[in-house]
Amino acid sequence: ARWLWNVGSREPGLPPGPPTKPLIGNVLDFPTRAIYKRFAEWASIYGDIVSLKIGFSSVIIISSPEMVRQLLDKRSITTANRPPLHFNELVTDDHNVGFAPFGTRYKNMRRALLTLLSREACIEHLPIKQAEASQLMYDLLKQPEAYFTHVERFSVSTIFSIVFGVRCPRHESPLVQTFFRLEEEWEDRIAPGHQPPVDMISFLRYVPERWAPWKAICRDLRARQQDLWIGLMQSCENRMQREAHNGSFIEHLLQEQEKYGLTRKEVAFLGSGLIQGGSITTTAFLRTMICCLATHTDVQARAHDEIDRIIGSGRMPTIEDVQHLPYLQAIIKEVHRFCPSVPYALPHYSTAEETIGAYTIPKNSTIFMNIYGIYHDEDAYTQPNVFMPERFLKTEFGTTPGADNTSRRNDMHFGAGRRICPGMLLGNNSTATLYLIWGFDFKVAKDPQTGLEKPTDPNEFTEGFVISCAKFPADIRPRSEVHSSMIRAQYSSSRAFLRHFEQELPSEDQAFVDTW
Ligand code: HEM
Repeated sequence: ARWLWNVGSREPGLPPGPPTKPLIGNVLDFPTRAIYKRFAEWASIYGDIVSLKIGFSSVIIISSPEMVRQLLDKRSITTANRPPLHFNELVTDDHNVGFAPFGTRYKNMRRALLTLLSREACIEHLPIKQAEASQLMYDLLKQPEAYFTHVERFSVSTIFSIVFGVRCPRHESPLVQTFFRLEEEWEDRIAPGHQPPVDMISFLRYVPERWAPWKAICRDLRARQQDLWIGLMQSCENRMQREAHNGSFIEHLLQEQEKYGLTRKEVAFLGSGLIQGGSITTTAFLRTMICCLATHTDVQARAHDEIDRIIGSGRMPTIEDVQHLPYLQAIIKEVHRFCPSVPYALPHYSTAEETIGAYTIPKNSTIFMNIYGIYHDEDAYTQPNVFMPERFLKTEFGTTPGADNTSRRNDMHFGAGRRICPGMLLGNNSTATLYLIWGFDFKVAKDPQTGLEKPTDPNEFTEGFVISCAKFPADIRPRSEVHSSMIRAQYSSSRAFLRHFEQELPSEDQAFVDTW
């Protein structure tokens, strides 16, 4: 009875945290919505390292750059694992790189990723980003009210072109729709609180299928995921056979498969990991940026001023312009700080006991990096809930003068340690940001009855692993007739390049590009 009573309570040496209950520990405290906000609240009460007990296991939440350095960077070998995720095993045979255990398969996949996402490789893919951003501008010109889906199409199409060499010219493209359907079902399996807690109550994995409906759901999802990713890989193989390469990651991987020690299935699923990692995050960034610009017209006016001085309206911007636009760079940093797209990263998992100051972090602890909390710490940032790019012009990290910046980085939104986002360079959104601000005025739409802007709060964020500012009624217009005609001309001149990625386009998408 005494042993049972102690299950769920905090062992000596664990960092502080909310009071526990016998047996269940902090299970009931763990939020299922706006998790990052609760993490930030706990950090303000208990400090920059907090622990929770979930039954037998410990969860550690770290909320300062120094803790991130200590636990995820300096001890990166023992904190590079991911928590056990039975559904990753059931659906992908642990082939999803973002959730894969830190073993040989993962290490081979990661090695391939780092080569494919190197600085040089990312420069090679700039023309795809530019051409897709040209369509994004053109889409916004033609159908500004659908901005929310246009940015999503842009992000998905860019990454599909880079990874599998196939593009998606419209949001209704069968590929976009299939991908999002599968993503939704996958998130339903893995989001906290959505699935039966198989990883906490391990005997559940042995329950026969007739009493475990999730097993049939996972089997079906697994078959459809394989169809999609292996089918896309086969398109690359067919292209290679026809000698019609278009430079995609997967073509490269298939050629170098042996060097990386990857099976065909691993190659296909590596592609899926890149699409998942690279599409939703970019969409979230752009949606947040548009909302912040529309609700902060002073920021937008200053950005337009800078762009007009350096670029003007006589030519299209180029990526080389970015280095001469410090305010634009500050906007990009502030968007990441204001609403980090992956607010608590992906959980890490410790494979050995570690000591941090007076605290002991047990082996097999789940570790969350509280990115949102770090970026919204009132001791470091003046008015952290206000969108204020100027802060990055005043100090390197945008922090209040005198704040402790010893271990701070401007790229904490990409995570830390050995699992840090491998797409950091590719996920640099300066091309699309520059094009959009150069070409458009973003405003909140007015209510035709009252003539006043419809209520929009940039601090209202969407829910999920990946977050952004919520959808708002936008009024998006080209900045002038000159800008409009340049956008049209730019889209029409990028069509020849985009065709390289339209070799397998279904007929309905082909009809769209012919008439759009
Ligand atoms: C705004 C852009 C992006 C943000 C904010 C972002 C953020 C993150 C974060 C926070 C993680 C978890 C890191 C950790 O566990 O410590 C992550 C992982 C990952 N990201 Fe990104 N990401 C972005 C773009 C991309 C792009 C463009 C790609 C692919 C081309 C990508 C691929 C991945 C992959 C594969 C992982 C899993 C890494 C692993 O477990 O080893 N991400 N990302």
